[in-house]
Order: sequence, then structure tokens, then C-alpha cells
Amino acid sequence: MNVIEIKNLTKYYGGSLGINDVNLEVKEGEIFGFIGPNGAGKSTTIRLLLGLIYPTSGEAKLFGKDAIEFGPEVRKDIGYLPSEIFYYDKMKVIDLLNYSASFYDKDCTKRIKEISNIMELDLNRRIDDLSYGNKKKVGIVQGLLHEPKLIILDEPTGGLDPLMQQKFFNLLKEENERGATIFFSSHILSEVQELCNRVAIIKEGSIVEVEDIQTLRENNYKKIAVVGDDLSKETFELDGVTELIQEEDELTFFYKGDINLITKALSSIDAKDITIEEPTLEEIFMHYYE
Ligand SMILES: Nc1ncnc2c1ncn2[C@@H]1O[C@H](COP(=O)(O)OP(=O)(O)OP(=O)(O)O)[C@@H](O)[C@H]1O
Repeated sequence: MNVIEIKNLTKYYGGSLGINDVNLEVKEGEIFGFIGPNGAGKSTTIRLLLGLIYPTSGEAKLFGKDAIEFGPEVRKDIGYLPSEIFYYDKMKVIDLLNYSASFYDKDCTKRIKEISNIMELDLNRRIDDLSYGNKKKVGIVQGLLHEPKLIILDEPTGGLDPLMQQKFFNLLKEENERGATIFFSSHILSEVQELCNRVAIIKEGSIVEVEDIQTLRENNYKKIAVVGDDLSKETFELDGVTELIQEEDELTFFYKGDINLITKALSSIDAKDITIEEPTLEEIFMHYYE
């Protein structure tokens, strides 16, 4: 079954484009990544899915039901973590979470405690005493406390330190093993790669690619920079090397291919420093979609 089905979905904000003719299907049990640079249309797509805004044309279905017409019904099965969270600051964390839980027809007390323990969130603090990262944790508990069938996350990791991010990802993996489908929006390729089975790439309001993560990984470029005294460009004129640029004592290039070939070339030189990093999404877009 498709948990999310988006057909020819278009949204204009007055004259300005949000998304254009988006088509997507997310199957039950998938962890689906939705990646694209700032302003690409990720939040717009999510707001349309949640029935928070109306489409200009096209439709979005959740669990086979129209996102607008059946909004209140389908939203009970959705856990949503927005990118920005605003709270009534004077409340205590536990009071806010109990209030959120009151919208669902089940007892969420146990789950609130479990997730707060995992995320190390103090339930007795006042919201306005919390740091940005701790407020984010409140949002996580709020999104997951009712054991939703579909979890929609809009750039969820901002403000979490690496340890907390790992705990959060483990929590999401457990939710997925329990049967939840996850729709994960991000502009950070590495976190999408760690978590997701399949990804859609959105750019300037349109889907440019839907790929499984394995394919994306195989197609992935490395961005390599080498610093040394007697570097020669010829050493790196190999298959799979592009954008080879030499500036004073530094050589930079992109590489895609057998990693052993490039490590051999790197070990043949007298280097002072080497960095190998993931290209930014924008750089990947440049290579894939020029
Ligand atoms: N309320 C609005 N009014 C007018 N234009 C909007 C509105 N919300 C979004 N947009 C425009 O729609 C486009 C898509 O924005 P959206 O927020 O969906 O992108 P995003 O991929 O979520 O980006 P970010 O990562 O920066 O949140 C952008 O050009 C944005 O300026």
C-alpha cells in the first residue's frame, strides 16, 4: 500500500512558485528521504501533505485518503516534527506533552516517559528554561508519543548534538521496525544516506530524481583536496576525476569511481595534508543535473 501518494501537486503562493507538478509515492514501511537545497519546496510539500495549506492544483493522499477532505482523520495517524517549533513558554514540559496527548484516543503516558528517557529530556522543566536543542527534543516526543503510522520530519536534526542525533535516529529506526513509515526531509545528504531506503531530490519546486539510496551512494562523488610542495596535476588525471584545479600548493578535484584507484594516486605523492569530503548537495546537483 502507498502511505503517501502525490499526484501533479502544484502550489503557488500568489505569483511565486512553491512546488510544480510534484508526483511521489511512498510505500508502507519505507524510510523515504526528501532532499533539496533551501527554498526547493520541501516544507511546502509537507504543509500540503498535512492539509495545512491548499494546493493550487493536483492532489495528495495519505493512507489512500485525500489530505484535505480527510485531514482531521488522517492526521491522527501522523506524527509531525516541524523545522521550527514555537511553544507557550510558561508551561512545564510534561503539561505540554499531556495536552498534546489529549488529542489522541489512547493513553500515551508510558510512551512519553520512554521517549523522554531515551532523549534525556527533563519533563519537569519549564519550556522557557530549555535550550534550543532541548526544545527540539520536546518536539520529538510530541511527534512520536501516539505511536503514529506515518512520521513526517521537516529538517529535524537542527540543534541536536551528534550523540542526541544518533539516539534520535535509533529511535526512528525502532519506530520503523514497529511498522511506521517515515518521510524525512533534509538538506543534509549524509543523514539521509544513513537513514533512508529511497530518496526524492527536489530542486526549484520540481522533483529531479527518485532513487534508491544504494544507487545514490554508488553514484556519489568525493571532493578531494591535496596540499603539498611538488604536486603535479598529471598524477590525478585519471578516469573519474573532474574539475581538477591547481592553485599554488593545493590541488582540488571531484572523484567518482573505484576508491582504491584514487588512494593509490594519493599514496604516490608527498602530501602535507589531504581532505576527502562529501560534496555539498549543490555540487552534486551541478554534476548530476547540468
Ligand atoms: N508563505 C509563503 N509565501 C510566499 N512564498 C513562499 C511561502 N512559503 C514558501 N514560499 C516560497 O516557496 C518556495 C519553496 O519554499 P519551501 O519553504 O517549501 O522550501 P524548503 O525546501 O522547505 O526550504 P528550506 O530548507 O529553506 O525550509 C521558496 O521559493 C519560498 O520562497
